[in-house]
Amino acid sequence: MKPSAACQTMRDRVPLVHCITNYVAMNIAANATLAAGASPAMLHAPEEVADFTPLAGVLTINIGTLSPQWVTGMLAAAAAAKSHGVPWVLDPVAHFITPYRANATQDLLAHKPDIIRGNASEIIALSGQAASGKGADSGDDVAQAQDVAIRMASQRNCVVAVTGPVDFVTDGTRKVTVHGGSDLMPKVTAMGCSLTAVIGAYAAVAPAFDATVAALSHFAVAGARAGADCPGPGQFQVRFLDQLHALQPADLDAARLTWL
Ligand SMILES: Nc1ncnc2c1ncn2[C@@H]1O[C@H](COP(=O)(O)OP(=O)(O)OP(=O)(O)O)[C@@H](O)[C@H]1O
Ligand SMILES: Cc1ncsc1CCO
Ligand SMILES: [Mg+2]
Repeated sequence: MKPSAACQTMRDRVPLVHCITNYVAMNIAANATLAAGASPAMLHAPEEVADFTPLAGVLTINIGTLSPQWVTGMLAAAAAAKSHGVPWVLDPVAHFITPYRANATQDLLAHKPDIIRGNASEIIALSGQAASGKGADSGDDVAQAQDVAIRMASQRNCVVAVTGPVDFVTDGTRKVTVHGGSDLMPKVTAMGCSLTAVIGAYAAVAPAFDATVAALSHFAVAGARAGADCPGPGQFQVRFLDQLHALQPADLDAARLTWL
């Protein structure tokens, strides 16, 4: 499915996206998901997630600000997604910086996410290799993570997206880079977390690989437009939301994709 068709379908259906994300991103990612064209719901209580996830079109889990209650909720939601055929997306924010995060990530991976999205350091570290990320920020190049991503996608039978100045998406067989965006994007917090929620919005209506490429294209085109003549991160955040919303489905095909 072409990115434009995925976008049209997503906007026609306005899928319900169950997001479990971090305190930093909760508002930002909800607004990005709404602007892109879907309907986010941010809930994480262990007491209710298993009842809610099956009602959603997709589940996204981001481990940015963990605590035991949240981990319990995440695991219950991932299990519910799996048993009800709801696709789910994992964003393993800085999973390698403490043993607590690393263990939570391994427990989540056991529930077999359909899509894993991270920056280069996060994807490299998932394979057990040393990564030079600083907290939530990447210290590695996307190109260095490509081989790891391809192997991971094959072994885990999922789609892996590595994001940065140029993004890379693979399902182990297909490989594509997505160009675009703005160098102001890493200067605004939770852009990656927001992207994970928007990948979810697309994955509710399209196959995982096509959905991921479409969501990355949506961010690449909206980011480039928002970044043009933009004075700084503050204006960028507002302009980016407007561009996520203003962009028309056919505009997504303007993202430069390079098939490898
Ligand atoms: N230098 C850059 N130029 C263009 N686009 C960029 C650049 N850096 C990041 N992006 C874009 O920003 C978005 C978020 O990707 P990034 O890899 O920065 O996520 P992240 O590190 O997980 O972010 P966070 O954890 O802060 O939410 C993606 O759409 C990516 O393409
Ligand atoms: C800054 C930050 N710290 C934990 S989560 C988060 C949002 C970006 O990943
Ligand atoms: Mg991140």
